[in-house]
Amino acid sequence: MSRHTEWQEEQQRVDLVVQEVKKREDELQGKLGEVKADVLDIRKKFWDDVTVNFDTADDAAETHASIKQQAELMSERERSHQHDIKQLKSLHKLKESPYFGRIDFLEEGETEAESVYIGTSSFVDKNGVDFYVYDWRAPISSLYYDYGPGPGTYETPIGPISGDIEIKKQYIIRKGQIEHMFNTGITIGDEMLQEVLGRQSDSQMKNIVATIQKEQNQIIRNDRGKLLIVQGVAGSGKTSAALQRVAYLLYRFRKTLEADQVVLFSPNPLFNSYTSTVLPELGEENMQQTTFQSYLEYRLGDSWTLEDPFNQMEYVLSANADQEYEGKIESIKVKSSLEYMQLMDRFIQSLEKEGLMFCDLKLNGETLISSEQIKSYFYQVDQTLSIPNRFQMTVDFLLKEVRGIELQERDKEWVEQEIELLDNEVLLKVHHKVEKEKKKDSDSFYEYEREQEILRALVVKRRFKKIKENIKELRFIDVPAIYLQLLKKTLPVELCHQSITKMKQSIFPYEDATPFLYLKGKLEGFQVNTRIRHVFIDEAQDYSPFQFAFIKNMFPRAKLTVLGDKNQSIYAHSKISSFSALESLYDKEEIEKYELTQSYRSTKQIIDFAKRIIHAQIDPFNREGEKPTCWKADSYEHMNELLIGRVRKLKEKYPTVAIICKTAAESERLYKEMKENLDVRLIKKNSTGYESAVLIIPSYLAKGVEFDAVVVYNASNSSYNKETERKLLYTVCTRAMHSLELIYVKEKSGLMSDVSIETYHHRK
Ligand SMILES: Nc1ncnc2c1ncn2[C@@H]1O[C@H](COP(=O)(O)OP(=O)(O)OP(=O)(O)O)[C@@H](O)[C@H]1O
Repeated sequence: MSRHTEWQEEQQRVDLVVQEVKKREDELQGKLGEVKADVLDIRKKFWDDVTVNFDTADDAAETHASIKQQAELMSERERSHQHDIKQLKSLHKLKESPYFGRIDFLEEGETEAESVYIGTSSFVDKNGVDFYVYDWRAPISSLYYDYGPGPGTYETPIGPISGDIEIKKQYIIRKGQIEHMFNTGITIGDEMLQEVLGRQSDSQMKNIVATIQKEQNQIIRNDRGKLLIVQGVAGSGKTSAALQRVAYLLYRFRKTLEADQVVLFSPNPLFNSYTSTVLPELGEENMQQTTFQSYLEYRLGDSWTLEDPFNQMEYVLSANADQEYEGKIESIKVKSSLEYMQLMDRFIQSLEKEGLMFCDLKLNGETLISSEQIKSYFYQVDQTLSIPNRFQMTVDFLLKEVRGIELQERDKEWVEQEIELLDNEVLLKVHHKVEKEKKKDSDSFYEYEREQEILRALVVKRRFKKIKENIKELRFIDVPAIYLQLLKKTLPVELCHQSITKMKQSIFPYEDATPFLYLKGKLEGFQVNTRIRHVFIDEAQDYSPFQFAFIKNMFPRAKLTVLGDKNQSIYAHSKISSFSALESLYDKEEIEKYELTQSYRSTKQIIDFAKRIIHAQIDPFNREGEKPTCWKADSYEHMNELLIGRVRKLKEKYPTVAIICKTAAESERLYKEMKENLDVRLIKKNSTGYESAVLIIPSYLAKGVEFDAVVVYNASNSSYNKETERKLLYTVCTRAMHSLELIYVKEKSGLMSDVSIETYHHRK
């Protein structure tokens, strides 16, 4: 068949599908109007169709049933309305671009191949038999991602199906017109990828369903195991795989899994907004997305200020190697390890016999029950019971004691004074109550005394409410004091004095927050979340073993998907291999591991340069660009002049240019100096978005995101000189998609000494 005829035939099919989609859209639009009217009607007439009668218990039960039935009817209609809206949105998308791929598959035992067209959602004929389009997540669609023409097998719930792929094609369809069409092999078209990756960056991440690569597809569709670990080089599509995997799981388990049962821990708010459009674009609701820091803050509650990891990072990157600095780094490392968790476990075990600390229970500044009394009760409870169980028994004991004291308090003078201050409304209510009682039993009490009795009880009860709440919420346990005790007993003084000083000011050092919550959970019982079924951790190399173990504990029913790059670990505990520690928390057969070595983000030239900083094996995708450029300046002022010139040039070509500084302090300084000369935006730790512009951004906030052009500012030896900063330098260089430049004063960072001169241009 000539190319022209083939093209015509394919376009005819697109036209046919688009026509059918339009018809379906019209039908649905009509139905939507009816359902909406229905819902409004039910709302309006809700009470007309309900019989309300509370005269007898039977009547009340009937009324209740009738209201329930009406409410169910309404929510069923509303659900159906939401479903139709969702479907309509999918149809809108299909109308523009109904599919992106096709395979002709001859199943074993059949005589004729089926043409399977693959798009972002399924589109079936009215009888539900013939698929115009298959959802990219349907079992048969995996053939498209896993095989080139030739034999192929796909998994179905009833077992594997094998056959032969006769044709594999890709399309780029826009506004219902085929713009490109290629026959392709196993790699989903170099041509198509070239097209997609060559595009300019966007402040919102895009889905990759049309060009998912085989190794990424394995990650997306893997539903075995409890722990899935992906180690992938910079730009290898880890975040992309994670997001398409969420979409896949929501489709595959649509009867049992909802979007809010999936949590993604991401590195910062900027990243959250960068990735927030991918799932809606695929017709799915967003999962819950948070940062580990927000999660810790939520768990710690309002009485503490959590030092944020960015401040910690800022300190680590800016401080000089004095004694304080060494102590802090060592303390972070120690508290990150699983060994520390084991040490804590031993300490907690010792608390079964002695060492727990409690707070006095006080009222009006006076001690009602002293910490010593609580302690002696706790330690005389059966020691074979667990600590949380013994606390529950202590709660019962304390509540009983407090009730006794409450009775005695009623005769105290302060109660009388407080009665005087009560609102008239309260007094009146009590008065009416007593009147009512009097009617029933007229001789049995004096009215005034009865009123006083009730008021006294009321006032005391109000005062004791908080104490009882505190008891029930276990606030009589002095967990911060126990934690400080733990630090003092387990660490040398130089490793714990900074934490002790800060905690006394109600500030939680970041490295202490997880161990503290672990201790609290072990003592009081963990408030685990059993609703969550999937936890995703992106940029997982930044998590400590301790944090992993904590997350595993908090989400006991969840499967964990962990994605990271050991070469991008920039935090102080990074020497410890978090992934192997994480693996030690699971049985071998529960773990699935993948490695991605192909990088898609940056041009070949950028990867050839960046990989030499960390001496790693990375396979760049074959997309050509300019070699990176290293600019040498004679002075700080000269560097800034150079920067202005370079950024103006880059801006002519690229919508988004990022100037990446090492720290937030440097970014701020530079921003002040630049804003008169350049139209720049400063990205801070709380920034949640950016438009295409020139951005100034600190290194650690650029994690996970990408820009058309990157200028690494002050890549001088005076700035990036510690061995621990090698990975940071690599990370910032790999944020660039099309262009990378580095500017330094006098001497460039020694961390680049192994980067061969052939891989970059040197300019002054
Ligand atoms: N199969 C693919 N098809 C098209 N684009 C892809 C594919 N895989 C990755 N990309 C693109 O490559 C870039 C990097 O992807 P992503 O951010 O997911 O990588 P990453 O491994 O999380 O990177 P990093 O660790 O450096 O943050 C993105 O622009 C993404 O759209």
